[in-house]
Amino acid sequence: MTTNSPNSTAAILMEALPYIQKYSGKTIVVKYGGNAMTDPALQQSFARDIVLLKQVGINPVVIHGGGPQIGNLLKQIGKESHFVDGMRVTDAETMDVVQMVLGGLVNKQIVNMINQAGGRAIGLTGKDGNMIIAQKMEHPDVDLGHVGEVIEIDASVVKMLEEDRFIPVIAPIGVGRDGTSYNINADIVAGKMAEVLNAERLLLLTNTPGVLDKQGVLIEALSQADIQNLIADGTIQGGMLPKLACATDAISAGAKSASIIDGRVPHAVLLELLTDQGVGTMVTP
Ligand SMILES: Nc1ncnc2c1ncn2[C@@H]1O[C@H](COP(=O)(O)OP(=O)(O)O)[C@@H](O)[C@H]1O
Ligand SMILES: CC(=O)N[C@@H](CCC(=O)OP(=O)(O)O)C(=O)O
Repeated sequence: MTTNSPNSTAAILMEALPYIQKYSGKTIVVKYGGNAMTDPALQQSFARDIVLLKQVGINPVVIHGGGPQIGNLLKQIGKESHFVDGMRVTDAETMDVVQMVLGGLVNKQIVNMINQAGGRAIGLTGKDGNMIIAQKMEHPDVDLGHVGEVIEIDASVVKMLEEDRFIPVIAPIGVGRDGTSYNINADIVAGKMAEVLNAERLLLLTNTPGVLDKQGVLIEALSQADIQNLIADGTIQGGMLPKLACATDAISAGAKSASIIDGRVPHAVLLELLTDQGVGTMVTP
């Protein structure tokens, strides 16, 4: 990409000034999905975008996934992944792998990428500082094992870091009041974190252009009522379910919007946040 291309950082910045003023000092929660982080060049452009936001006075908080990366390691040890309603059924051995992959490998890869791009990232899981308190997620038909749902988030450590020029990078692992480890879908953690931090925007980066209709055409804007209909008629399934559940919850809790955006587009975060050009689906009340 040259500096003259329409999506270059310089070109985006020209259009960005009013948005920079609008979001200055505000928190933006960015969920970086495991499917969106497979290409090294895109990883670099993501890291640069996050650093640039921080440099212009906006506070990004990164919540990351890593579903495909967990699946790969499970496969290597001969375990099949099994999902129910977008949640990975998590037995004790799978929970260990989830902690290794999310809390270790993926978290530190993202921290390293952001730091290489000139930022100061700090990687945490929800266990650090008792940040994400969780309980077992019950399902009417299946025992989901260590799959957790969020009871409470104590975001004091995140606030402390963002006030001190750091970029928090959080793996979606929670802890029960009795010390049990929980595997929580990263979209759900991002939604709750956006609520607790009173974030100005919630961006969910994934590997589709956004929410697609039955013909595969991008739906640019979705209301709460549209979502219920699209779930009922089977248009929205699998990994898209927790994204829309979290978008809906964040909006019910007062967020103005939540956006599901195409992480395969270079500089997707800057384009969505700092230009008039949307790169996905915006969910509104
Ligand atoms: N209506 C829909 N529009 C777009 N994607 C959908 C839809 N319904 C289900 N999906 C699926 O949701 C996936 C995104 O969720 P997921 O795989 O969990 O991504 P991530 O790792 O980014 O969280 C898409 O790749 C697609 O297979
Ligand atoms: C309970 C549950 O499903 N947890 C997820 C956590 C990672 C995640 O959410 O990763 P993506 O955002 O890349 O899908 C999992 O085990 O895959």
